Formats: sequence, C-alpha cells, structure tokens
Amino acid sequence: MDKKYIMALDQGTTSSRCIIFNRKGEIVASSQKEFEQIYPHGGWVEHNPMEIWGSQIGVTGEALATAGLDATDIAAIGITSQRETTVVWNKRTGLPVYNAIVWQCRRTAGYCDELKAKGYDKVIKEKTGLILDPYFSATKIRWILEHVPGAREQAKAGELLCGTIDTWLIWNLTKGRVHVTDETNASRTMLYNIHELKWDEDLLKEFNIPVSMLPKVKSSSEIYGETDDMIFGAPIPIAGDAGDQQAALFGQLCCDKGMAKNTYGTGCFLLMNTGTTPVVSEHGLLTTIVASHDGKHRYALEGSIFVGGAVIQWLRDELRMIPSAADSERYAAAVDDTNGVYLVPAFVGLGAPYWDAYARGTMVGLTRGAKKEHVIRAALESMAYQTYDVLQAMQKDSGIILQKLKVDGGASANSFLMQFQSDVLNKPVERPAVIETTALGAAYLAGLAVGYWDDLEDIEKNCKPAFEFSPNMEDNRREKVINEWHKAVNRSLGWEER
Ligand SMILES: Nc1ncnc2c1ncn2[C@@H]1O[C@H](COP(=O)(O)OP(=O)(O)O)[C@@H](O)[C@H]1O
Ligand SMILES: O=P(O)(O)OC[C@H](O)CO
Repeated sequence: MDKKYIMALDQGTTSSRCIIFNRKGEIVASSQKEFEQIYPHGGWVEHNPMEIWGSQIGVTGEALATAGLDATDIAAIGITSQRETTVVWNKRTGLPVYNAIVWQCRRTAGYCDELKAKGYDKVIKEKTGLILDPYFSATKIRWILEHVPGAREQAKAGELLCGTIDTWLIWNLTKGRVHVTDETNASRTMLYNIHELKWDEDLLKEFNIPVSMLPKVKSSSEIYGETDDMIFGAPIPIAGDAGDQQAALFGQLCCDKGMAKNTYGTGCFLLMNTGTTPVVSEHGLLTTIVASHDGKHRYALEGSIFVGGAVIQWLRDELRMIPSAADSERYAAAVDDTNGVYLVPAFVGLGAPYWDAYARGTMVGLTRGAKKEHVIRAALESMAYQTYDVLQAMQKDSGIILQKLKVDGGASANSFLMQFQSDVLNKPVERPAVIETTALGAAYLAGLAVGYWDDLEDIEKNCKPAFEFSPNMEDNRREKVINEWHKAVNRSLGWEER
C-alpha cells in the first residue's frame, strides 16, 4: 500500500470533523465545524441534514488543504457518526423531507408509552437488545411518515429512503449510488434483530416502515463504494463505517471481552466488549453490536448518558457563564467543592440506568453562598456521577469488576473532570495520547479493510503511552457525595407531565 494517509469523517452531535491520520495513527491534519442545534419545542432536537452534509464536506476539503494533500494521497475513508439520528429523503431529488430527528429528541415519548402499555418493550429487548425509548431511530422514522404531508404515500410508492447519518453521508459521497449502513448503526435503529442479524419483519410491521426505505447492512470494515469523482477530483474508497461509540471502542483497541471505555462527548457512553455472546442487562443497559474487522460478530453492554459535555455547552451558550468549554476547568478548580450544589442535566430525560423520558434538568442544594464557580463545578461533576451510576450497573450485569476506566472524547481533555471521575469511581482513569479515538477507530476500520494496516498488532505497535489519573478521595466523602447525587436524581425524575 503506497498511499500514505487514511481520512476519518467524524460527524458528531455538535460538530462535523475530518481528521487525516498517518500509518502511526498520528494526526496529520484536522478540521472541525460546529453546526446549528434546532430546538423546535421543549425536549425536541433536530439538525438540518443539508447543513450536516455541507459542514462535513467543508471540513474534509479544509483538512486536505491544510495537509497539502489530494484524493490520490488517501488510501481510504472511514465514516463514523452520531448514532440513531434519522434522515428521510427523496431518492430522486436527494432532498430530505424533514429535518434530521436527533437521538436526544423526546417527541415520540407518548407513542413509546403506548407500546410499553401493551408489553411491547419485552419484544423490543429480546429482538434488538434495546430499551423501548424515543432515543432509537424506529419511532423517529415513523413520526416523519405520520406527520410530513405526503410522506407515507411516497414511502409506499418506494420514493423515500432513510438512514442514520453514516448512510446519509455515504449516499451523498457516492452521489446516490450507495445506500448502506453497518451493523453497529443498524443495531441502534430498534428495527434490527441483533441475533438473526437482519432487519426484523415484525418490527417493521409494528412501526409501519417499508423495508424498501432501509439501507443494506454491511460489516464495519469493508469497501462500500468509492466517492464520486466530482467530490475530491478522484475516487477514494469508503472502507470503514461505525457508530461513533463503537468506533471509539475500536479506536481504544478494546477488541477483547471485558475491555471498556467511556467517551465524554455531547453525551457520555460507556461500552464494554462482552465477546461473541450478547449479555442481557438486568440493570438498565443496552446490548449492542461492536465494530469488528475480522468478520466475527461481537457484542457490548452500553450505558448511554444523554447529556455529558452538552451540559458545558449549555453553560456556554444558554447561560453564557463561560466563554469556551475549556474554561470550565479553570472555574471548577477555583473552588474546593460545589458548596452543596448538585446539577442533574436531565434536559432530554435521563438515559441509563434510569430511562425516564419525563425527567428534567434539576439544580438542588442552592444557598445564598452559591457562586457561578460552584454551578460550573457541579455541571462537570454531573458527568462523573452519571458515569458512576452506569459503571455500577455494568459491573453487576457483566460480573466483571473494571480495574481502570479508559476515557476519550472532547470533554476528557478536562483534567479536573478526569481526576474527579477517578475519585468518585475509586479507580484509575486512563486517557490516551490521542483523545480523538472515535475518528481513529473509523480510520483503523477503513485502513484494515484496504490493507493499509496488516492487522491489530501492526496498529498496536504504534500506540503512544496513556496518562493515568489515580483516585484521591476519602471513602466517607465519596459515599456522602454519591448519596447526595442520588437524592438530586430522585428530584429530577418524572418532572414533565405525561
Ligand atoms: N475542556 C472541556 N471541558 C469540558 N467539556 C468540554 C471540553 N471540551 C469540550 N467539551 C464538551 O465536549 C463536547 C464536545 O465533545 P466531542 O467529542 O467533540 O462531542 P460530539 O462528538 O458529541 O460532538 C461538547 O459538548 C463540549 O461542551
Ligand atoms: O455525538 P456524540 O459523540 O455525543 O455521540 C452520540 C451518540 O452516538 C448517540 O447515541
């Protein structure tokens, strides 16, 4: 393989990114652009699919230009994206019929309640490994078909396509020639049977979604097609595709049973590889498919936290308390504690392990002495407490006691947060030299598919040493703050009227 670089397109909830890696897994160039978050009603979240495509292609061109490269230097593209977020578009015009409904959006909570009332949550869990919740794509696709004038008829006539963001990007990159997804993204739609490894006919019938709308499901590491010549001037093979959390698991090389990572992005997602057997959770976790490069099917337990780094974005954009997310570290470190303030960022309900679509954001413990610094610190700490809750559930479900937690994602750059995480878990926290493990995972998957890297050992030999945070909190203090956090969570549950 004479081409020198691999390019990862990482389409996250808040920004589109392109990172170009060399054979050592080092970043050669990167470019990133935030895009608009659309909140049409309380608890609803949308993105403009054309803005997603436009920002993604924009940053890709920028990264190539920064590195002084062109398409002929790139061995392959790996795609990774926010999961579950759903786009429905017209096959002929390529235009979306509605905005992308984002994974965080709660608009289908009432419909999910109806399904739960008839016991359908058990069917969903058995077939898909998921918890019946508005989080996943199925009820979002159904909502679009029910509410957009003419959509149902067009879908019946075979004129509409749908997909998660990876599918939307690949379709656009190939100018409508390739309509695919991979198993990790498919496993988040609530339409994919994770045991039979196919779209489930019963679920499609229940949600009234024609199978003709759905993409072909592929592995996470193979050539799906080539980019259209017009896009980069020469074709580049698209050879990796995985949901961002599964890509990060692969990027951290958690390829064996019992290996786990937590990613601190918009949300926080803790995934543990459970090997070739799916583990059914008794404690509010999901069973999901892991990205593999060797044709074997592996599964993970996942704890999905809906608001992680997004709480910091909220402090920045809505409360205007901090000029940038990184400033949160300085403010939090300026005080010894939160002065009794707890912030439960249940802005879009709570995910794992509580699964309450009606929970809402809550701040408790306020006194006249509460300062901005305390609130900022409480916001950062909320990520660590939510991770604590998920890890407890994961250890119970898997029977595995984690010795240390591998971390990554935008907010893992915050050393105050990582130290507090280690303190609250009473475990070491390991932050890799490259925290962009989501993009790195997509690059590995693509590179392995085209022979840019020979195998995992070839990749592993280049890994740089990670930084370790060690726990440093007294036991009685840890118990006290965790108890108080749980009191605060209880206040947030069931706040919104059904
Ligand atoms: N230094 C930091 N401290 C705390 N939060 C941060 C920091 N840097 C970024 N974040 C938060 O992390 C998120 C961005 O992380 P990223 O991994 O890019 O997310 P995504 O892939 O979901 O778009 C944002 O919500 C931002 O507020
Ligand atoms: O955009 P992120 O990194 O917060 O990830 C979003 C998740 O994939 C949603 O399931």
